[in-house]
Amino acid sequence: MTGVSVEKTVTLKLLKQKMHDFAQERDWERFHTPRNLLLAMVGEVGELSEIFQWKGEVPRGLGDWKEEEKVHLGEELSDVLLYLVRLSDICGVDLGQAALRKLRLNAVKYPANTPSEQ
Ligand SMILES: Nc1ccn([C@H]2C[C@H](O)[C@@H](COP(=O)(O)OP(=O)(O)OP(=O)(O)O)O2)c(=O)n1
Repeated sequence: MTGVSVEKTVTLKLLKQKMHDFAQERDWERFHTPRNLLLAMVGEVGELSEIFQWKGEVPRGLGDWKEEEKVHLGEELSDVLLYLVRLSDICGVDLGQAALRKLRLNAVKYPANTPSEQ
């Protein structure tokens, strides 16, 4: 079921299953091709960027944002995540394992005891 029920624990596996079900229930699997999903995700990244556009730097935690602005931000972040999860699934990539592997590679490339270049 892909409805609005509140899940106690949210995992990549759960999101993957819900996106699969969402597409299947609407016969939209034929639209969920790798290229279409990539373009849809980039479009959502654009919508996410619009939220921050022209604001200048914003404080961590967004303390001075209205609640509705934070809700909107959550929606656009979710759209990006959901398309990313679906794209990974359609491409046969285990996103969770790939991300853990990348974190390990990052740690080797940027050891914690060396000064950051940032
Ligand atoms: N073919 C589609 C269309 C939508 N979605 C899902 C994934 C996204 O989470 C959300 C995107 O829906 P919209 O394209 O309606 O985009 P927005 O929700 O951002 O609406 P709008 O662009 O009007 O702000 O719906 C999907 O899986 N497959």
